[in-house]
Amino acid sequence: YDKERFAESKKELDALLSDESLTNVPFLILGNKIDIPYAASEDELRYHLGLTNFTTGKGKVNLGDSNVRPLEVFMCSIVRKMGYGDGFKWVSQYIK
Ligand SMILES: Nc1nc2c(ncn2[C@@H]2O[C@H](COP(=O)(O)OP(=O)(O)OP(=O)(O)O)[C@@H](O)[C@H]2O)c(=O)[nH]1
Repeated sequence: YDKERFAESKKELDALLSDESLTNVPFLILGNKIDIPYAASEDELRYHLGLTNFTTGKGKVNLGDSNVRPLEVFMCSIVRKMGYGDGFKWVSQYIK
């Protein structure tokens, strides 16, 4: 919702993505507060975080030995208790 902080979020995310100690760690990005009117859409969030064409796919995606780090965006609202469950289910398939 706080679009003025997209740049700050991108900077933090980029730092994590380039951290060598996290190379093989799956990334679940939660776009929270979608209950607030005019909150960013998923496409808008992906665009501002530089993730367009960079995410690895929702659902069951077997990345096997591909050396591709699982990364996906899920929109959610903590206050409405929605969205994040799908995100955690998605990330759980990559936890050994
Ligand atoms: N409307 C709405 N408010 C939320 C949601 N999740 C958290 N908040 C509220 O956002 C405020 C900040 O929450 P924090 O848990 O402190 O999060 P933070 O990351 O430290 O701060 P922010 O970056 O401002 O979100 C609190 O008042 C929360 O109640 C949500 O899904 N919807």
